[in-house]
Amino acid sequence: MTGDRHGATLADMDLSDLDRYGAARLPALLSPDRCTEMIALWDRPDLFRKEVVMARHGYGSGRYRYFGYPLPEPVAALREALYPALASQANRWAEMLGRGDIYPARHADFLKAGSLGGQDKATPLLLRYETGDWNALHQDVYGPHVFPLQVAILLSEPGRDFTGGAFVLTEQRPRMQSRPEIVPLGQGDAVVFPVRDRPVTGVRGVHRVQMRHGVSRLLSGVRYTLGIIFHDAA
Ligand SMILES: O=C(O)CCC(=O)C(=O)O
Ligand SMILES: [Fe+2]
Repeated sequence: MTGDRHGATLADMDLSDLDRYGAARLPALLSPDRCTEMIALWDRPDLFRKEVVMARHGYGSGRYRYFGYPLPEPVAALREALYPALASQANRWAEMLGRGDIYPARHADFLKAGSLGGQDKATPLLLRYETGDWNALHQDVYGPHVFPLQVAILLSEPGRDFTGGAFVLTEQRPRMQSRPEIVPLGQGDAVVFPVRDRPVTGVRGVHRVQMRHGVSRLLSGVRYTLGIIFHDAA
């Protein structure tokens, strides 16, 4: 995987912004060549189990395609490589919230637990937006078995391939107005963010804040993203 950070260096990725702001950027996770390769997968219908036309469901505008199992090798390798550091972070959060659910060190073990409850469909996906498209603020929950963190990787080059189309998060603070957060991404950059919520330490101890993510309207061009979700769908 020449030109990619994943492998040994993923062990020391800096996730500290997750606790501070609710999202952490992983700069240059994929090389431009690897991004081009990933974008090319869009035209391989054999690789996907389902396409969603977002406007049909009120999800915004644009399309996405869920990969089916077996995942393409680079997608499987990336998900596998990202998981251990994210599981450590997820366990720290679970501990802060005083919860017993401890995420296993190996992703395969996490998936196995979900498949016992009927969640066994692949969730990694490619998203494609054209001028005017956008992604409504949402949470990627596909059943009771949820891994609390997910990753999105921008495959297109902002400025050259598209304009607009910012990755947006909102944090719904209890009994207060929501806080917006924009994560500026370059081609190959990834963002790690909560699927549903995150713990925040306040004056009266730790509480949970709800998070949603989406994408602002594309002003021009075409924008592709690779989404890595760690739980399977029912
Ligand atoms: O296109 C994006 O940046 C967001 C994609 C998304 O919603 C996801 O990966 O779950
Ligand atoms: Fe999403």
